[in-house]
Amino acid sequence: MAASRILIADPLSTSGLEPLSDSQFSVDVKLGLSEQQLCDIIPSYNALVVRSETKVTAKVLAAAKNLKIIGRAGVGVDNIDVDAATKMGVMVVNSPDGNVVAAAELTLGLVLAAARNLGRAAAGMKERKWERKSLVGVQVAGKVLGIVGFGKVGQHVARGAVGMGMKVLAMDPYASPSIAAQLSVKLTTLPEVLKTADFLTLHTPLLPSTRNMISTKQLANMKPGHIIINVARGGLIDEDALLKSLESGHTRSAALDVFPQEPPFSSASSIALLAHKNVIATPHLGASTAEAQHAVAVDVTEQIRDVLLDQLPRSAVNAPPISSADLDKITPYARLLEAMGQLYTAHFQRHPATYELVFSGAIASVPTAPLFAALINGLTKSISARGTTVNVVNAHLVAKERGIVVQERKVPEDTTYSSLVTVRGDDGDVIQGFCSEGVPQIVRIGAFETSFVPDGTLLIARNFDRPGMIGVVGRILGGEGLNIKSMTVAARKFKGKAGEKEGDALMIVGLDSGKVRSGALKEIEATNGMLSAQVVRFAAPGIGLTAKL
Ligand SMILES: NC(=O)C1=CN([C@@H]2O[C@H](COP(=O)(O)OP(=O)(O)OC[C@H]3O[C@@H](n4cnc5c(N)ncnc54)[C@H](O)[C@@H]3O)[C@@H](O)[C@H]2O)C=CC1
Ligand SMILES: O=C(O)C(=O)COP(=O)(O)O
Repeated sequence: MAASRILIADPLSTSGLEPLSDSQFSVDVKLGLSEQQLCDIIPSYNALVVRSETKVTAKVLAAAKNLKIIGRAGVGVDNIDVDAATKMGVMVVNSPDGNVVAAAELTLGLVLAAARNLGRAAAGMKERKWERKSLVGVQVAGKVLGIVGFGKVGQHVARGAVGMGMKVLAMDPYASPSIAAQLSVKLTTLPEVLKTADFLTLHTPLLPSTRNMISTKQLANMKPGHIIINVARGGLIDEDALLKSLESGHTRSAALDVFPQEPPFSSASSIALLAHKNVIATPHLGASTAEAQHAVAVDVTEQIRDVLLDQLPRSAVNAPPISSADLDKITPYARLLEAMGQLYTAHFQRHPATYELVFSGAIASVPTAPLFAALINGLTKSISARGTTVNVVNAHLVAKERGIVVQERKVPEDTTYSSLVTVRGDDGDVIQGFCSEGVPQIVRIGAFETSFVPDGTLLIARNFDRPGMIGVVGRILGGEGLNIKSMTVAARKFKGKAGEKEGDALMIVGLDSGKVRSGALKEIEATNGMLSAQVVRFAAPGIGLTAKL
């Protein structure tokens, strides 16, 4: 099998590449690519690793025909068009924890640097200036630190600030009050934070709702002489408003690690801010420690390895989180659900308005999003355009586009089987199955109770229950040079229209290899007493992650 190709487009710690050292991966490092250069080379790659420099735009994604995963070796994914990736079924993973301490430590460093004019002091010393009088600073102990965005970085900053004797207020609509209480942090509103803070530090992601969240009005509502620190994202602060506030002396000083455009040297407002004597700036160094860079690189390369090997990653931005223990239980069921979807479409030859998907017994207690994705993949396999990927990332979008409505129900207390999955159309058509020792089994198709493994190539034929039918099918397949490796027959009796006793049977024929020609299938269908016949080929799917149709 050809090695999976991985492109590393931003500087990554080499020690963190170890998870991709296996010969089934081929890694290229190409830094500083323009959007067009990336578009030109991306079609041959299966995985892309970036930090904050490379912009993964919709144009890049449209060119990325073979891409399965983008790894962001860090936290913020605002440089990736995650919506476009989701539509294409490209998974986006990041490293939510790897650089938290590094970003918080830089923040605390900048709190002190801004309070004590360290930027100017250090630069002056290089020019042999002994400035003591003009560089008198302010103490941080006893002052109020306002934190906007009380997530992982914000919380770690709070720990350090409390340790330095600061009082900490935080604003975050999603923050946990118990964590805040444990850290001696008062959670409050943004107006209260602005009114009370001597130091304000931002730690939210850049979102439409947070862009320019600190502008003229917010600055005006702050205490005179306040200090602002931003180690999150440049776009959170309106740079022109901050410059005016610095020029008036209302803002005492600002410490900035991030800018709306990076590097900021072609942006007039950033250049003006950088030139202000009370601004101390660093070139987006929040995550730049040896420890953080090793951690984020390992975090994403491990996830890339897993996804390329058809496993779920641990921190996908656009897919549900699944623990590895659940993953072990889910994987065979994903194969089952994909097969049930394929069988449904092939055998019943119609799509109902609504499907009911019922998880009974033990399987009801694991996260079922990958199983839903596998079902949609199976249902749409024969009708999707080639090249469409259906996986856990985009299954809901694909289902919506195709008008497939699935109502999921979990019945953990049902123990007819230790686990049982039922797919039932609103027109009554039903397929049921379960997994035994990791092997999927189909136990019902329509009215037939059966038992077979959906694997390889299967002929599924329904016929009147008459002598000789198996022989006819065997003869036609034999004439095609096709070897039968398994056969299951389920029969039933029912009352015909005239009240007479009739019977039909479902024949599941496993074929060794080879393709059933459409001519041969037609001959089987045309056999007297045959009601329907279909051939279904089951790939060995993974967990609904990477299926290319
Ligand atoms: N300068 C650098 O090198 C680094 C920058 N960062 C940036 O720091 C930021 C925070 O990172 P983490 O703490 O790890 O993320 P996180 O996801 O743990 O925390 C972000 C917090 O912001 C909160 N939030 C979202 N919208 C908000 C709003 N409108 N008002 C108040 N709070 C809001 C969320 O509820 C969440 O608790 C991200 O933008 C990240 O990209 C992170 C690491 C390094
Ligand atoms: O992790 C983040 O969000 C960061 O901002 C770090 O960015 P970087 O990987 O250093 O370009």
